[in-house]
Amino acid sequence: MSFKVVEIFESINGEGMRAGELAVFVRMKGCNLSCNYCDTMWANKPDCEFAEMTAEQIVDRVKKSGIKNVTLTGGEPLLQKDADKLLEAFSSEKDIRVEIETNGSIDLKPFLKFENVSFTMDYKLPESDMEKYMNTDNFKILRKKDTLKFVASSVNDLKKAKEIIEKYELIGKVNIIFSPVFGKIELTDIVDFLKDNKLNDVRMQLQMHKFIWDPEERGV
Ligand SMILES: C[S@@+](CC[C@H](N)C(=O)[O-])C[C@H]1O[C@@H](n2cnc3c(N)ncnc32)[C@H](O)[C@@H]1O
Ligand SMILES: Nc1nc2[nH]cc(C(=O)O)c2c(=O)[nH]1
Ligand code: SF4
Ligand SMILES: [Mg+2]
Repeated sequence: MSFKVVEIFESINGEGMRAGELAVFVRMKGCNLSCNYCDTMWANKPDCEFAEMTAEQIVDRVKKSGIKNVTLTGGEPLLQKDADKLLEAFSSEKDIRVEIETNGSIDLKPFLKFENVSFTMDYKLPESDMEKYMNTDNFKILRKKDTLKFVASSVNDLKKAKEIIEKYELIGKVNIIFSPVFGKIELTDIVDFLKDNKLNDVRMQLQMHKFIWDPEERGV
C-alpha cells in the first residue's frame, strides 16, 4: 500500500476553517476533474514526478514536524487507492487533526468513520465546467465539523451557490465558505452578494498564502 505524493511541506493553512494555523500539506498526484481555474494543474499531469510513500512514512513525517494539523490535498486525495487506510493510520494519532480537501465528485461515505478527520468539500460551480460531476448525495452526510466550499468565478456562480444552499437546506448543518477564483471576480461583489442576500452563517475567505507569497509559488 503506497500513495503518490508530489509534495509535502509545512506552512500556515491559507484556506478553510483552520486558516492561519500551522499545517503539514500532503499533496497527492492526479485528479478526475479539470477545473478551468485549477492552481495546481501541474500535480494532475501524468508526467508529474512523485514519491511513493507508505501510510507509515506519511504519518511519521507529520509526527516529526511537531505540527498537529495535516491537510491531504492534491490533485484529488480521495482518488488514491487505499485512501481509507491512510486515514486509518492517522486515526491512532489522537492529537493529529486531518483535513481532506476534496472536489465534490467523490462519495464520502467510506471515509466518515474517523473521529480526527474532517472534509473541506468543494461544490464546483457552473463556470468551472465541472458542476455535472458533483455528487449531491454528499450533502446528506456532511457534518458540523466539515466545510462546504464554493469557489466562484462570477456573480452568476454566487447565485448558483445560494440556490444550492437553499435547495439542500445547508445552513447550520456544515460550515460554508465562499471564495473567489483568484483574481477572477471583484472581491466587493462577493461582499455585496452576501449583504444583498442576507447570507448569515456564510464566510467569505481569500487564499491567504497567495498574498504572503507569489501566487504561483509552490510548496507554501
Ligand atoms: C487544488 S484543490 C485540491 C483538492 C481538490 N481537488 C479540490 O478541488 O477541492 C484545493 C482547493 O483549491 C481551490 N482552488 C484551486 N484553484 C484555485 C484558484 N485559482 N482560486 C481559488 N481557489 C482555487 C479548489 O477549489 C480547492 O478548494
Ligand atoms: N498555505 C497553503 N494553504 C492551503 N490550504 C489548502 C491548500 C491546497 O492546495 O489544498 C493550500 C496550499 O497550497 N497552501
Ligand atoms: S478538482 Fe481540485 S485538483 Fe482537480 S482540477 Fe479541480 S481544483 Fe484542481
Ligand atoms: Mg492550493
